[in-house]
Amino acid sequence: MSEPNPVSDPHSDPAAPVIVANGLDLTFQTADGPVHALKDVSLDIPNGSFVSFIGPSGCGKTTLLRCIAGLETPTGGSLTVNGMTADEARMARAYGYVFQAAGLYPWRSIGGNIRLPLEIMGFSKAEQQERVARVLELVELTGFEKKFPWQLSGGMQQRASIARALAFDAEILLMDEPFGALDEIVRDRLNEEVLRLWDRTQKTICFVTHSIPEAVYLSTHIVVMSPRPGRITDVIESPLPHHRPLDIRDAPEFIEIAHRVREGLRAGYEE
Ligand SMILES: Nc1ncnc2c1ncn2[C@@H]1O[C@H](COP(=O)(O)OP(=O)(O)OP(=O)(O)O)[C@@H](O)[C@H]1O
Repeated sequence: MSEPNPVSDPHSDPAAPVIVANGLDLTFQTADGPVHALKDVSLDIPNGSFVSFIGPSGCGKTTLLRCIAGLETPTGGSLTVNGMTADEARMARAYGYVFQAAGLYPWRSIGGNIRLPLEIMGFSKAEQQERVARVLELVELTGFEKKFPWQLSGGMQQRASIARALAFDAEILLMDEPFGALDEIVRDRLNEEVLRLWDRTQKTICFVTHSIPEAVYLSTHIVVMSPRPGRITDVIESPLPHHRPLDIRDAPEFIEIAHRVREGLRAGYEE
């Protein structure tokens, strides 16, 4: 029932999961009555893994990410992030959060947007500058620091938003369908970039998506969720190598995992 779904990663110490959920439940009280969003969600996410959450619209993926971020309070179960409560982890800035829309302030330059959390956290001017340069390089936007968001394409804005989330060097990156609004070619390129970024930074990434190929291409582990109330129907550990060219999507192992994800999604509907 609430046995944790072990998500172990050969590249990390499985004894030290960075996010641990046990029997998480969340019911929203709304004017139209209670909305049961999450049901008995148990999961161990080890350090350094890339975990995708996939499931039908409204199944609670964003809600689960927001629970991990300490932005929603579960109505049942327990959750720790870096050994702290999610609320403590939020206060300790244990994670960077990338939203569906880039959400950059239009009146601030790209550098200004990335600097904002650093200013709030009280970093020195020199440290701010060093960090802005480093994260711009990580997302391949060097040279765009003085541009304004409207001068960048949608894909570049989303990269700037990832840079902002990376600027304070939190160990965890929470990404809520960051590329959903982009065309397929741009999305492919950003998927490759995110994988490279993950490889270079060794961060733990939790990534929400609707796309089966995106989940399979990016992840070390794919968490399949059922329609609302969101439950976990399967956790798939990927046998794909760490380094993945885009054409790996034609490989039989890739197609096999995609098939298993599809089956998991179907099972969620039938239960
Ligand atoms: N603050 C809230 N108050 C009331 N109901 C909410 C709230 N936030 C989410 N919900 C409801 O909880 C359910 C899960 O929503 P959530 O946004 O987590 O789903 P999702 O899987 O991320 O959906 P999508 O893939 O469409 O983004 C939905 O029925 C939604 O309407």
